[in-house]
Amino acid sequence: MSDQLRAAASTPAEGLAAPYDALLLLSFGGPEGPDDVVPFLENVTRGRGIPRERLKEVGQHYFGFGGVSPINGQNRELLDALRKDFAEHGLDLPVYWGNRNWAPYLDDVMREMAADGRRRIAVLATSAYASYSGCRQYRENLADALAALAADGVAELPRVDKLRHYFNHPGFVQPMVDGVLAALESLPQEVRSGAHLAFTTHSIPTASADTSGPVEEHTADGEGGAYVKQHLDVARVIADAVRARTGTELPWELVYQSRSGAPHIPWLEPDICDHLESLHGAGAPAVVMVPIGFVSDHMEVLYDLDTEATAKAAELGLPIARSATVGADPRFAAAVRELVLERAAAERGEPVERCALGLLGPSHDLCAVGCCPARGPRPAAAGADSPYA
Ligand SMILES: CC1=C(CCC(=O)O)c2cc3nc(cc4[nH]c(cc5[nH]c(cc1n2)c(C)c5CCC(=O)O)c(CCC(=O)O)c4C)C(CCC(=O)O)=C3C
Ligand SMILES: [Fe+2]
Repeated sequence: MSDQLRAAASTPAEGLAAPYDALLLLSFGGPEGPDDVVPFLENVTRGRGIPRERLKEVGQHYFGFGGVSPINGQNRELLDALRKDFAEHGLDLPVYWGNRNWAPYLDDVMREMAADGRRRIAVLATSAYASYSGCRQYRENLADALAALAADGVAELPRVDKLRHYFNHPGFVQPMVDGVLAALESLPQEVRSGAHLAFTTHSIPTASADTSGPVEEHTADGEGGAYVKQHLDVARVIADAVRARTGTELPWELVYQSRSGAPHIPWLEPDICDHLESLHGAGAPAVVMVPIGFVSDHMEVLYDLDTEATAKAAELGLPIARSATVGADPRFAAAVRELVLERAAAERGEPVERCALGLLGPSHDLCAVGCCPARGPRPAAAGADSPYA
C-alpha cells in the first residue's frame, strides 16, 4: 500500500470515500434450502442452453448438501468483515448486498439504496477476473436493475461504478499463498517436496475466453484472452511466493473445473479430474488444488474439488489437499477498502497509486467498448458503453 493511501486509510475523516455514498457487494447467490434449488437453477440458466441432464446433475450436488449453498453465508461473513474494517478505519460508508440469482436480489437492493438516497455507488463483484460471466454479465444485471428503477418512476437514477478486477491485488493473493502453505503442511511429509500445484478456475467456453478483457487482449484459437492470462499471472505469483517460503520449486499448471456446456462446444481444458489422472500417470507423488478462480468456498469448490476431484484422487491413491479461498479474510476486506479509496480518489481527479502483484499491472477502472462481449447486444452499466451516466 502506498504511504499516501496508508495515511488516508488510517485517518478518520469525513468524505474519505467521496464521491461514493455506498458500497454494493454484488454476488452470484445460492439456494438456502431444498425448495430453493430448482428455482435457483432456473434463474442461473435462463436462456443459456445448458443441457437438462447437466441441470439434474448439478441439482444433485446441491441436494447432497441439504439444498444449501454456502455462498450466501460466506457473503454475510464478508459483509461483516467489510463493515468491521471500514469502522476500524473511520470509513463511514454503508455496505449493501445483492445477488444475480437469489435473494437478496440485486433489483430489490437497488430499490432500497435509491430509497435511502444513495446517489453514487461503488460496486464490488465477487469475481476477480475478466470474463463475460464474471464481469459483463454483472454489468448487465446492474443495467437491468437501473431499468427497473426507471420503470418504478425514479427520476434520478444512482450512478454505479464497478471496482477494478482484483485478481492481482495483494489482499487477494497473499491469503491464498498462506492457504497453499497450510495445504502443503497437511500432506504427508514424505510427498510434500514433490507435490504439484494444480491452480483451478471455472472452465468457460473457449470462444468467451478468447474475447475476455479489452478488445486489444482478445485472442484466437482458444488461447484464452485476458481470462487465461490473468489466471496464469496469479498462479505464477503464488508459485513464486511458495518457493520463496519453502525453498522448493514445485511444478504447477493451470487447469479447469465445473464445465457445463454441451459436449460439442469447446471449453477451456484440461479438467481437474483428467489432470489428476495424467499427473498420477506421470508419477506425481501428491497434488495441492488451489482454486484461484473463486472468492469463497462455495459449491464449485465443495462439490467439484472437495467431493469429485478428491474422490478421483482417492481412487488413484494420490495424496491430495485443497487450499482455502480468501473468503472473509481481513486482508481481503482491507483490499476492498483500498480499492474503494483508490477509485474515489481517481474519480475526484487526484493522483492514485494502485497495488498489484505480477506482471500485468493494475486492471482498468472502466470497461471499454467491446470488453468481454455477450452473445447478443444487451445494455450493460458501469462501462464505456453504458447507456447510464
Ligand atoms: C467464470 C465463472 C465463475 C467464476 C466467477 C464468479 O464467481 O462469478 C462462476 C461462478 C459460479 N457459478 C456458480 C453456479 C453455477 N454456474 C453455472 C453455469 C456457468 N457458470 C459459468 C461461469 C462461471 N461461474 C458459465 C460460463 C456457466 C454456463 C452457463 C452460463 O453461460 O451462464 C450453473 C448452471 C449449472 C452448471 O453448473 O452447469 C451454476 C449452478 C456459482 C454459485 C455456487 C454456489 O451456489 O455455491 C458461482 C460462484
Ligand atoms: Fe458458474
